[in-house]
Amino acid sequence: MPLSDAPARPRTASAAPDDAAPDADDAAVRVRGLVKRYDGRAVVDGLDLTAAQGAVTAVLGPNGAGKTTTIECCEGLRSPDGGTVRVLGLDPVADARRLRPRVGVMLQDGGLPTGVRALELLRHVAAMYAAPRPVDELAERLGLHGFARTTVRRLSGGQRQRVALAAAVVGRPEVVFLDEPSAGMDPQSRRAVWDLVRELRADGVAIVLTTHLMDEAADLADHVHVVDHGRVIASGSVRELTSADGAGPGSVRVEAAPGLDVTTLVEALAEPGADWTAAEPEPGVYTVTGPVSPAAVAAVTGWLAERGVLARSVTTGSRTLEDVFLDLTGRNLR
Ligand SMILES: Nc1ncnc2c1ncn2[C@@H]1O[C@H](COP(=O)(O)OP(=O)(O)OP(=O)(O)O)[C@@H](O)[C@H]1O
Repeated sequence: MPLSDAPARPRTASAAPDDAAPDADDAAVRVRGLVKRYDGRAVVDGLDLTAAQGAVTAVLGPNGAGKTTTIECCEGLRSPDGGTVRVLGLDPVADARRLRPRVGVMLQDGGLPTGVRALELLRHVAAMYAAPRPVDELAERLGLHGFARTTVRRLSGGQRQRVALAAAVVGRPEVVFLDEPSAGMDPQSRRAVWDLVRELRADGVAIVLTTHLMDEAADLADHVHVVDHGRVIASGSVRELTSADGAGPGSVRVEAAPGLDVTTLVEALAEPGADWTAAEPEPGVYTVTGPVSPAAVAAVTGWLAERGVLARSVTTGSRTLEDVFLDLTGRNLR
C-alpha cells in the first residue's frame, strides 16, 4: 500500500480521483483510469489526472512511480492498456497527426538527435511549424548562443536540456509536456526556464511537468498531482496540500527529548470535530498537523510540561511541499 509507511497524511490532500482539479470542460489534458503494463506488471494502475489550459500542472512522485509512463501515454508515445487519455479533446495515439503541431514535448533524456549542431537543430524544428517563435529570440532567452555550433553529442546535460526545451516550445504549442525540465541545470538556467514556463502560462498554454524539485513545483505549479505506485494519491494546489485546512498555518513543530509517545499528544489535542495527526519524523523532532490555534499550541506545550520535558523550540506554520510529499510517499528509498 502506498501509505503504509507514511507517518501522517495531510487531510487536505484529496484522494484520487482529483476532485480539486479543474473542470473537465477547460481541461487541456484529461486522463481517466489509465493503465499501462510492462511484462504483466501495472506500472500505471488506474490513474486520473487533469490539466487546465493556461495553468502549470506538476506531477510529482518517487522514482518509478509511473510519471514518465503517464506523460508518454499523453504524448502518444505509448499506447494505454486501459483507461482513456485525451489531449485537447483528441486521442494522442489515434489522432497523433492532428495533435503534433499543437503539442510540445520535452523528453526526460532530451531525446534529441546527437549529431546535429544545437542552433541548427532548433532552426530545423522551427521550420516544421506554420508560425514558429523567432529562433534567435528563443535561443537568446535560453542562452543557447554560447554553444550554438556545438553538436548535441558534445553538450553538457544542462545545455542539452535547454535545447530540448527550446525545441519543445518553438512551434507555439497549446500544450507542453516537460519531463523534469530543469534536471541538471545550473541556477541561472533554471530561472530562465521558470520564466519561460510562466510566460507560456500567461499566453494560455497548458504546461504539464514532472519534477523531483519541490521548490520548482511550489514556485510554478497551479495544480499538483502526487503519484505513487501508478496512481494519483493526492491532488490540489500547493496551498491546499500544505495547509491543514487549506487556509492557515497547519502544523506545529517541536524539538524536544526523543521517544515521546505521540499517541498521547494526539489525545491531548483532542477536541470535537478536529482531526489531528502527530509524528516524530526524526528523533526529537515532532510534527503535529491539524487546525492550529493558540489553544492547540498551549495543549502541545502542556503535554510536554506534564512529562517534565523542556522544548528546545516550538514553531507553527504551513508544512512545505517536501514535508507533504514525504508524508504521502514515505521515507523509504525506491
Ligand atoms: N519500457 C519499459 N519496460 C519495462 N519496464 C518499464 C519500461 N519503462 C518503464 N518501466 C518501469 O515502469 C516503472 C515506472 O517507470 P516511470 O519511468 O514511468 O517512472 P517515473 O515515475 O517517471 O520515475 P523517475 O522519477 O525515476 O523518472 C518503473 O518501475 C520502470 O522500471
